[in-house]
Amino acid sequence: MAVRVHELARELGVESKVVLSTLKEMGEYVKSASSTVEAPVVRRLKEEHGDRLLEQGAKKAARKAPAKKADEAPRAAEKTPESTPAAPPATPSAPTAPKPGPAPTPAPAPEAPTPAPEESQAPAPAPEAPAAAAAETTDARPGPAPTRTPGPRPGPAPAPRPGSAGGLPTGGSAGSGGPRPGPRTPAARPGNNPFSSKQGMQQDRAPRPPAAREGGAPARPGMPRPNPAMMPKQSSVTPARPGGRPGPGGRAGGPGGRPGGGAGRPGGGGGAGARPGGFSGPPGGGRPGGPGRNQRGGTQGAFGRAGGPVRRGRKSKRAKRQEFDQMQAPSIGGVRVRKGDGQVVRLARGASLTDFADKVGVDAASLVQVLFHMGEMVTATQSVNDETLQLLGEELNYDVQVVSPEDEDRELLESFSLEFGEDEGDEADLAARPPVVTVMGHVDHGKTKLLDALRKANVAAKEAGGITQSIGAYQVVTEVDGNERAITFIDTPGHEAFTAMRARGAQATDIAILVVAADDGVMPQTVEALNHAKAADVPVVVAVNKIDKEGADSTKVRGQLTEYGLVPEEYGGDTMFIDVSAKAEIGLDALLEAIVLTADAELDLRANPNQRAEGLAIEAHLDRGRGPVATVLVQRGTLRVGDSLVAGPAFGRVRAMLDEFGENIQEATPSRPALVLGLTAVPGAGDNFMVVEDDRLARQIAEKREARERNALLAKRSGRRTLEDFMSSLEKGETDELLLILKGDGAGSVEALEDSLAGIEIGDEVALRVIDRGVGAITETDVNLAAASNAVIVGYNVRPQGKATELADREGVEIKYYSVIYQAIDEIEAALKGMLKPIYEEQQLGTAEIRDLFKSSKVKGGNIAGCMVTSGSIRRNAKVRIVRDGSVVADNLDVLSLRREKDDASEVREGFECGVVVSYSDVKVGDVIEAFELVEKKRD
Ligand SMILES: Nc1nc2c(ncn2[C@@H]2O[C@H](COP(=O)(O)OP(=O)(O)OP(=O)(O)O)[C@@H](O)[C@H]2O)c(=O)[nH]1
Repeated sequence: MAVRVHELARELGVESKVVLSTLKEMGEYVKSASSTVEAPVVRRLKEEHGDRLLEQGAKKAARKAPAKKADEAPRAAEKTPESTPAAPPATPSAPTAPKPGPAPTPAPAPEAPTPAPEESQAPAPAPEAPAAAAAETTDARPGPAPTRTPGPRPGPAPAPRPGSAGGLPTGGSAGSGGPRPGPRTPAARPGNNPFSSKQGMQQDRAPRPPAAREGGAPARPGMPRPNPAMMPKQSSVTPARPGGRPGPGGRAGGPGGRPGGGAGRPGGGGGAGARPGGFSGPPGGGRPGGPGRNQRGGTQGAFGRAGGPVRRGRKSKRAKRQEFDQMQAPSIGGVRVRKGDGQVVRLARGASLTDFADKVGVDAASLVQVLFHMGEMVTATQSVNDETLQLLGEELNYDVQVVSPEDEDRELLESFSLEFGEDEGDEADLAARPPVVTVMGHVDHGKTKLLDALRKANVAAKEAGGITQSIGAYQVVTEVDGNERAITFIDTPGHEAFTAMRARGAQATDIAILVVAADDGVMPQTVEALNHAKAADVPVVVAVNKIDKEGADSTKVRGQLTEYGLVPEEYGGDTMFIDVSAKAEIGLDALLEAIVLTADAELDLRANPNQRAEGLAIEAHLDRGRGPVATVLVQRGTLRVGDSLVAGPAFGRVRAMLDEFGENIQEATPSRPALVLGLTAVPGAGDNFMVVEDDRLARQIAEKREARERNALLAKRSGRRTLEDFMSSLEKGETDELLLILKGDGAGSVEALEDSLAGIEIGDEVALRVIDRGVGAITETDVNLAAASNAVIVGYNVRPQGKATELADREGVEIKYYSVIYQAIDEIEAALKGMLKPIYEEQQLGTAEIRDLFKSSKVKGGNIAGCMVTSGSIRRNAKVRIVRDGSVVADNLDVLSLRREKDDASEVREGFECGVVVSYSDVKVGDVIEAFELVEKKRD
C-alpha cells in the first residue's frame, strides 16, 4: 500500500527530489527518498500533480530515452516477471501473454501501450515518441521493454490482456486499451470490456494494470507506467476494470489488488478474487461481493456493466474527489470512515448515530456499518447509549463526551440566558434558611415512626391545631435557646429517595438523620445510608431509636458507629448521637435541637429570598380533582402564587400553593415545601424548578426538556443489542417482545408498576419492553405510539382522554385498565406466557411390524405395508417413524392411509392387522412402525 518516494518518483519518471518537494508542498511529512508515502497521499499527489510530474518525467525521459531504452528495457523485463510481485499487473501480463496464443503477444505488449490509444487497432504504428516518453517509467515496467523488442506490433499488446487470465492488469486498461487489441486477440479479452474501444487511451492501458488506474497502483514500482498523457484518462477507463477494481481498496491493496485482479479479471466471475486484492487494506475488504459488485467497486460499476455499449465517461472531478476522500479515510471493518484526530465531540445523552455523524461530518450510514463491525446493531436514528457512543468515538479517534443531563440542562438554560443553582446578589442579600433533613436508616429501625412523631411534636402544628398532611415534606418549628427555629423534613424516608434525587443532580438535603434501633444495632442498610450521606458530604445526626425497648443498648450503637467514622461528641468526636423513642416520643426535642446545632456548627445555610424562586420538585402526582400537583422545596428566592414556573418537563403558572396543613399560602420562602397547583404535567422527583419571566419561556424550556428526556429514555431503554444477541435470537427463532406503554396516576405508581414488570421472569424467548411511560390520562398520542409500535397500553388508575378510546378501537390498540398493581402484573405475566411458543412433547402411541408389502397404483405413497400392531395403537393422524434393525431410517412421517381390512380406520389397536401407507416409500418387511403424537406441554 505505501510506497517509497523513490519508487513513486521512478514511476512518475521524475527525480525523487521532485516528488519530495511536491509532497512537502502538499503538506505531507516526508524526509527522504526512502520515506514511505501512504496510498491516499500517492493518489492525491497524482490527482493534483500527476500531470505536471508526468510531463516533467516525460521530458526527462525524452532526453535520456535513447540511451536508456536499450538497456533499461531488458532490465525491466526481468524484473517484472518475478521481482516485482508488487506489480502484479505487469506480472500477470507477462504470463498471460503467452496464453493469448498469438505469439507476438509477449513482445508486443509493451509496444501496444505506447502507441496512441486511437490506433490501438493498428498496433503496429507504435509511435516512438510515446515510447520514448514512457521510457523512463517503462524501465520499471518490465513488460513493455521486452515487448518492444520483439515486435513493433502493439497489437500483441492486447495479448497480454487477454491474459486476462492474469489479466487483471490488462483488465483495467484493457477495458479500453485492451479491447482494442482484442480484436486482434479476441481470445485475450475475456469479454470483460466488450466496449473497450471507445477510449483512446489504450496505449497505456494495455500495460497498465487496472489497479494502477485507480491510483492504488501507482505504488507499484515495477509497473509499466503508461505514458504521461495517459494518467488522467486512466481514471476514465476505470469502469472497464473488470474484477480488479481497486475501488477504495485499491489504494491499500496496490499489490494485493493486482494479484486478485489477475484472477478476477476475466469477466465478472473473477470478481471475488479481484476484490480482495483491491481491498487488501481493510480486513473486511475481502468481502466477496457478488461478482458484479466486485468488478466495479462501486455503483458506477454496476451501471457501467449493465449497459452493454456502455460509455465509460471520464470521472467527474467530483467523483474523483469523492473517491479520493474515500480512499483517504481509513477503513474499519471494511467501512471507510474518516477518522478524527482526537477532537472533542459533545453529544447529548441518547444521541443517535445521525447526531454523531452530523457533528463529525461523516455519513451516518457508515457509522452504522462501523458499529455493526464492532458487533452492535444500531440504526442511524436510534438513540444510542453512552457506552456505545464512547466506544465508537474511540474507534474513530474522537473524544466523545456524553453530556450529563445536568450539564445539558445547564446549557439549555444558558441558551435562554438563565442559570440555576446560584443565589443572586452578594452576601448581604443572603438570609438564613432552615436546614432540610432526610431520615435514613435500616429497615424497621423506625424512620417512618420517627417522622410521624416529629411531625406531631411540631410546635407550630400544635399552635395551629392543624393536622399535617403528607405532601412529601413538612416543616417543624422548635425552640432552641429561646429562638424559634424551623427544620424542613423530607417525608420520604430511606436513602433510596435521597440517592435517586442525587442521581438527578439534586441535593435537597442539608443534614441526614441516621436512625439506628438501639435493640438491633448497626445493620447493613445503616452502613449503606451512612455511606450515601458521606458521599453527598452531608453531616449526620444519629438518632438511636427504640430506647424504650428492652434490650436497647445505645452505647453499643455508639461504639459500632465509631468504627464507621461517626464518633459521638461525648467520645470527643463531632457527631451528635441522640437517644430517642419514636414510639414513646422520648428525646424528640433533643433531636430537633441537635439538628439545629449541627446545622449551625457545620453549615452555612443561607439563601437570597429576594429573587425568582428556584428549587426542587420532591414529589409529584396527578390528582384527580386538581390535576398535576407537585411538592416543591424552595431553595432560594420566594415562590408566589401567579409565578410562571417550569419544573423539569412540566410548566405552568402557580394557581395555588398549599402547605403541609393543607392551608393556602401565598408565598414560600427558602427551605419551605409547598404543594403547587397549576402545572400542565407532572414533574419527576428531583427535577429542578424555577420561576421564569413568563409562561412562554416556561413552555419553551419545558418542551426542550421533554424532548431531551424522551431521547434519553429511549437510549436507556433501547439497550444494546449486540450481534451475538441477534444471532442467538435468530438461532432460536424470532424473539417475541411484548411492548407496553404505561400510564398511571402518579410518577411513583408508574415506576412501581414498571419495576414490578421488570421483575417478571419468563425466560429468554419473550421479552417485555416498556417503550414509554407517563403520568396522566391515556391520550391519542399514546394510542398513536402504541399503534405504530404494536404495543399494548396499560392504564393504572387512569382513563383515556378525549378520543383516545375511539382511536384505539380504530387502530386496534389494546388498552388495559388496572387499579390494583398485582392484577396488572398477573395479567401481563400471563400474556407473556401466552406468547411463549408451545413446547411439544412426544407421546408414544404404539408400534406395528411390517409383515408384508403390497404394491398399489392407487396408493400415493407406493407401498402398502401390511402390519401387525404389536403394542398400543396406530392412529391415522399420528406421526410415525420407521425403525429398521434398531435404527431409525425415517422419522416424523405422516400416515397417509390406515386401513383395517378394507375400510379406512382412524385407529388400529394392538393385536390387529392393518394396512398402512406412510409418507416414505422405502419401507421393508421387518421394519417397525413407531407411532407417536406431539402433545403440547404445559409450561409452569
Ligand atoms: N418500641 C418501639 N418501637 C418502635 C419505635 N420506633 C418504631 N418502632 C416500631 O418499629 C417498627 C418499624 O417502624 P417503622 O417506622 O415502620 O420503621 P421504618 O424504618 O420506617 O421501616 P421501613 O419503612 O420498612 O424501612 C414499627 O412496628 C414501629 O412501631 C420505638 O421508638 N420504640
